[in-house]
Amino acid sequence: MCKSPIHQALHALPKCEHHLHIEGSLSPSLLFRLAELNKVPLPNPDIDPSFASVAALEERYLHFTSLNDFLHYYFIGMSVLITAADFESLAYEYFTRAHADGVLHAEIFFDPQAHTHRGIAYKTVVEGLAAAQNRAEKEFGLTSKLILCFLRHMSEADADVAYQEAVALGHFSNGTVAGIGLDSSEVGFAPEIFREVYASAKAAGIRRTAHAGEEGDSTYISRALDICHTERIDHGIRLVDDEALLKRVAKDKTLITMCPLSNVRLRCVSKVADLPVRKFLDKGVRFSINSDDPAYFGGYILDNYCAVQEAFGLSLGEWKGIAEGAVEGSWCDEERKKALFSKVKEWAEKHQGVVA
Ligand code: HPA
Ligand SMILES: [Zn+2]
Repeated sequence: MCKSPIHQALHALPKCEHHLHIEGSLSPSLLFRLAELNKVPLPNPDIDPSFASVAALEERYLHFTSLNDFLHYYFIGMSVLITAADFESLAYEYFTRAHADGVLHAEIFFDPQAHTHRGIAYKTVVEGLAAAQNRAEKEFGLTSKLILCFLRHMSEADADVAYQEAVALGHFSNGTVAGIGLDSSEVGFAPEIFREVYASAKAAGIRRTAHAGEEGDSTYISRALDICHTERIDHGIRLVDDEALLKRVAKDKTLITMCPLSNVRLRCVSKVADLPVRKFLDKGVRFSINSDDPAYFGGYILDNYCAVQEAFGLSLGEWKGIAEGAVEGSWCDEERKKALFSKVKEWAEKHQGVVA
């Protein structure tokens, strides 16, 4: 992959990443290292042989059967993260890799409830992530935002505890956390369960997104938009099943944050070519391409861009449009957006003629 001129151009394309779970960037090797360092017991390999070695775990990650099958490993994996330094190392590793893949701006999810419920303070998590964000901006010029995700398999009251903690620390008002999201098991956990916390966030001018239409049907998308008033939809691939909703999302320029390799690994589609990339382009749906949980799904953001190119053979103009849509749908300020737009323009001028 990534040998042809278009693939080289994709490497250089200025990227914004909007759908990245920082806990999903924990590689099996770092997982085992931190488990040893922090003396966190992993499952007994006699019971689950995936935990016999780094290689065995990597192998297991090739065979997820569903979102829930993946989440089982995802929650075990993050149990090795204990100190602020662990969260800093994790996020700094991600930013370093993202920078190498051409990411200029990243908006990353974190799951506070998954940490506070095992005795790790919310403040510890955010302290580590913020330290990595500062380093990435200083060293790479990579700007970033945090999105606090609620676990939908837990109650609304529990989500509210996490939300109120961030509010009490002034994390939304001082910009430490830019917005809220909703992740974990989708089917059976409707967006409207969280309507009140989303309403509070809306009233306070806090940005809002939610996973919807990944494994769940298109009504998860309409309910996230109508009841939780989300400004974005994460995954959103089931939008193709409701033509009227698709038209509305296109008209409203709602950003869909697609994750191609994730959708294949979690068997939401059988191959990248089955994703609605061509349909979204033709119908004017704004979308970005992202890595979701790169350590679990076999690829970082550039791998996802290349997989889309392999499957759809997009033109330079189409990639420019995708990159501009990604900037437009970002939650950074206008000045940063202006700088990102001009980087995309420079990229298109430089690669004109190199590729169609
Ligand atoms: O793809 C995902 N879907 C839902 N929850 C998640 N948590 C991490 N990744 C995901
Ligand atoms: Zn996700």
